[in-house]
Amino acid sequence: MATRWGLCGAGKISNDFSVALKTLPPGDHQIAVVASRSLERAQEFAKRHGIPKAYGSYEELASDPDIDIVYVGVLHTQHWKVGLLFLKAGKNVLCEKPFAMNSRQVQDLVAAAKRNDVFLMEAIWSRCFPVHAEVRRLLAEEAVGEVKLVKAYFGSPQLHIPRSVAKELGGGALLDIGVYCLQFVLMVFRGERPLSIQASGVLLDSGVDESVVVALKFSRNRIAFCAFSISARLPNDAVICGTKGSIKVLGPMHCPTTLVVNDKETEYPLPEPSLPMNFTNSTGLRYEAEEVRQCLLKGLKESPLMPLAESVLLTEVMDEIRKQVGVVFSQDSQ
Ligand SMILES: NC(=O)C1=CN([C@@H]2O[C@H](COP(=O)(O)OP(=O)(O)OC[C@H]3O[C@@H](n4cnc5c(N)ncnc54)[C@H](OP(=O)(O)O)[C@@H]3O)[C@@H](O)[C@H]2O)C=CC1
Ligand SMILES: O=C1OC[C@@H](O)[C@H](O)[C@H]1O
Repeated sequence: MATRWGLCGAGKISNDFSVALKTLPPGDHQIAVVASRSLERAQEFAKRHGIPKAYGSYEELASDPDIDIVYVGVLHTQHWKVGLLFLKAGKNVLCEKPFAMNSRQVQDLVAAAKRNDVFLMEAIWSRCFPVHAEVRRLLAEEAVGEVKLVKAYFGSPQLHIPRSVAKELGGGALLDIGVYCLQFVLMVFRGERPLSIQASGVLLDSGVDESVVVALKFSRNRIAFCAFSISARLPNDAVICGTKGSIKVLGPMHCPTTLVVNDKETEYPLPEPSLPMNFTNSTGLRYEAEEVRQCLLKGLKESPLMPLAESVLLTEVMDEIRKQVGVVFSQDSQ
């Protein structure tokens, strides 16, 4: 029986998610419906992607009995509101990153999922990639000795994109792309809460972060360094440095296809898309979709690859970074 998806939002990432699912067996994944604030946009999206149903409201999606899980592909600023709508309607939810605008909103989502006994996952799609699975395997067997330092960079010049720069749209580097660097560090250090966080950043006139650097300390003298920017182009790679060698995830580290372990390079190619995509390596969204399917088939309420407790910690780390660099959203006082 195929996992039946409902898409919330008919925008860019929903397009890519739909195309990525077409690279999986149709007997395993079906997109049953797309919902948009605009019925016309939903209908156009449904026609383009061969989706049988289109709704002009999220509420209609929330009350649709024939879907197994909702994919939330709207702006960060909407994740909390629409996430609660679907969770309270008893729907399983895969919500795009960042989970929400701050840790209080994330805790609300987690509490609603537990209260309604439904599956919830933050769509940190990176963790479902074969490269990240191999990194976790190598770390488990201490392939590079004791890990002492981790570095992760993500720079993507996108000052021309309204949602990247407007505070009311949840703009800034941290929530949009810094989240990938920080999740990688937490993955390497197995979800351990950092002992200290030191951040420095520069802000746009809109009050959101343009570029940020962060140093994090962990137990046993382990440290991490992250840099992310929505103006500068960075190498976008991640390096794990141990006492006996190194593991390098080549850029784009958030959707990687190349791993270098002690100078030995291995490729993990992605399937080609059947329709144009908006973002790099988006057919890799298939991996998180399959992870969700497997979790649902096992009756799990969260994914072991991105546990809800780790999503809370990730957002708490981002809250602290925002506090240090001086980015405040309206959602922080609601
Ligand atoms: N995993 C990944 O690689 C990526 C993840 N993302 C994440 O996906 C989310 C959406 O990003 P993206 O697809 O680029 O965004 P889009 O600009 O394409 O907007 C997505 C949807 O959000 C809703 N929306 C857009 N603008 C507004 C607004 N001003 N007010 C209210 N709703 C609005 C619309 O939904 P509707 O159709 O209902 O009107 C729109 O279709 C973000 O949270 C982002 O972090 C984005 C890119 C890559
Ligand atoms: O998740 C993402 O990955 C690529 C970026 O360009 C995009 O803005 C971000 O949402």
